[in-house]
Amino acid sequence: MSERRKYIVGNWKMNGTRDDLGEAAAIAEVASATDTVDVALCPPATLVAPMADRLAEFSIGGQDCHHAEAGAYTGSISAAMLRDAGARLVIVGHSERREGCGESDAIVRAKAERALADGLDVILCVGESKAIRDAGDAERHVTAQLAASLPASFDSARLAIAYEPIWAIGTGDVATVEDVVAMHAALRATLASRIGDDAAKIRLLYGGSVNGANAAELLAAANVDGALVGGASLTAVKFLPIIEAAAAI
Ligand SMILES: O=C(CO)COP(=O)(O)O
Repeated sequence: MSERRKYIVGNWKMNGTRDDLGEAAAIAEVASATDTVDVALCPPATLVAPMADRLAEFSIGGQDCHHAEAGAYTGSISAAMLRDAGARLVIVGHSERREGCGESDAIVRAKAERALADGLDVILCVGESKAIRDAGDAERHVTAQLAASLPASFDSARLAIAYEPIWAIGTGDVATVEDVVAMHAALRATLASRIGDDAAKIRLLYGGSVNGANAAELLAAANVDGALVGGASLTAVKFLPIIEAAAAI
């Protein structure tokens, strides 16, 4: 049995207003009763403080932060601000930011380093496009992305990696268990080449169309230590079966 606790994280993306705090409360209640699984929610930045105020024991994260400590960056949010609002973690390098906002590996790495320095745990996302997978280049691409995005130094207990194939995000087209296992093994090997035995401590999450029906099979697979869930994390009814699947393993 792995020493890595399962980690189930919801990414609400650009969804949610204060009317949805009740959903978060219902999720947090089940999470607090599930002592074998770590659960977190990453709401939009506007909800971090109200959620953290209402759910003091629950783990809340940001979806992105700026790589600078502070300054003239209109519209951006710093890691320290997220922490001040009550966040304990932050997602960096999501493909919707790499692709949609032009974030390079170097920027993602700088964000991860800033977040760790300012007291936030980090979920670092990597993943390939459909064209790269179809070209047979997925493992090379994703492991290179990881190597170039990893912070220069880090505490392995404070970093998780999320493998999110872009073509599986929001499409219902979940990756096969075989493909996820192969990619996670490659990611683990990349981590080991950087940090040696400590690589075994880092949790590797899968993301991309995870739901209550497919979670159990994915979460039971080798090196799949959790899930980063988008659409199915927006309501307690959809998210709780994923937490329960993790708890049942
Ligand atoms: O991008 C994701 C989580 O960060 C996955 O989104 P979906 O679960 O909606 O496919």
